[in-house]
Amino acid sequence: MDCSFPEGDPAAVCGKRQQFGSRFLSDPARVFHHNAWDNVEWSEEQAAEAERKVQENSTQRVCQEKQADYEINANKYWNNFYKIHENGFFKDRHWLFTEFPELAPSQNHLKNLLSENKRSEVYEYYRSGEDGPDLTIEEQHRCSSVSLGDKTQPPLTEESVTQKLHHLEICANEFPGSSATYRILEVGCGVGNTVFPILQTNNDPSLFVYCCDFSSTAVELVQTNSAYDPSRCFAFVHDLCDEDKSYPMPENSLDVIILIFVLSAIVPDKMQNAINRLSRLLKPGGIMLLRDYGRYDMAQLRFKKGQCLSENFYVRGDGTRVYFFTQDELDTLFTTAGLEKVQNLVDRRLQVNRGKQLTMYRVWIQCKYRKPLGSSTG
Ligand SMILES: C[S@@+](CC[C@H](N)C(=O)[O-])C[C@H]1O[C@@H](n2cnc3c(N)ncnc32)[C@H](O)[C@@H]1O
Repeated sequence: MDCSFPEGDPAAVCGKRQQFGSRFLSDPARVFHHNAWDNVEWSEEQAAEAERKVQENSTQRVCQEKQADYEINANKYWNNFYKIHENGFFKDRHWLFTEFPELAPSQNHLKNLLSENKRSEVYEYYRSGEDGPDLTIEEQHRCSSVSLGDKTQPPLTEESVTQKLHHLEICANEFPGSSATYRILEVGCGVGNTVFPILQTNNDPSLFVYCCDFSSTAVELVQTNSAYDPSRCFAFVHDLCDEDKSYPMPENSLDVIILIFVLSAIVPDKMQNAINRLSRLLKPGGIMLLRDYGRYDMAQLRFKKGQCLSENFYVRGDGTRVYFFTQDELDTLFTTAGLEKVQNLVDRRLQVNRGKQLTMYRVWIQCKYRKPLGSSTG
């Protein structure tokens, strides 16, 4: 059946929910008829204007002293972010399973049950105040939307995990989740907006989910959430740029690693090593999934002079940082780490605030890279 669909609800045409990229704006007069349009073509003028804005906002760089502070204290800036935004409301993230069915392989039928309305909710973005942390509200929620549960346990710090691991000297049978047969690690998990939907959706008894973040505030919010179940999940503090700290699982042990808007938060010259280390944790045949900011996304164009750290890397008003990728850059990062491309797509969306009659051009990149079956490390 031909599922191409010009401007309507793909669910209505094909009888099931489609992955992103199926609602096209062919008649500009209809722009405010929906919350978002997929695969928006940029005109040459629009692309040139985006390039001009980036050149302009990159001319003045943050001084070296401040740059060092943002790097050394990066986790503290994120801790502050989570202290301020911890009580955001929950955003439905079931799009995860449509885009990344690898997160719930035995539950793939679920995607057919989801309504198109959910899809609109996910991508309804609004700008925060000018003096705020230059994240859109949805982006803030992405980082802060899980409500607090009972606070009973202190967070597992990187030190405590490392100490335990030192004693265990991770071996095949002795690590958290060692008896599971399907293991997922989310890196830069924030307050669990991806982890909890995975645990709720994927009921496979052999599933174990690890999640880490270098913000102890975020990890504490995960661990104290009422949905946190230590028999199925292990949340720990970990800096993915810290080469001296081990992960709490052996190499070649993970089926899936997921990075959602986290690689962009680290300094570009540390990205390759971080991906190399993660790649070693994957089983042969395991897959790395990423969704992150693309070059010339609205958020990049909105930065003002004086917020640029290096090419395409910026600091927000709250001290958190963000990089804007091209598809090629991500391809190089993953293939250099020994992974093979399964998917590398750019998601150009036009989001619409119908109430305020505003249009927002978003650019995200989605990647899936697999560890070749024949390869193993460790
Ligand atoms: C934009 S938020 C995304 C959070 C989460 N992935 C989500 O989608 O809700 C970026 C996250 O990356 C974390 N992060 C940034 N740099 C990190 C690093 N070097 N190691 C581990 N986590 C990091 C931040 O603390 C923050 O939680």
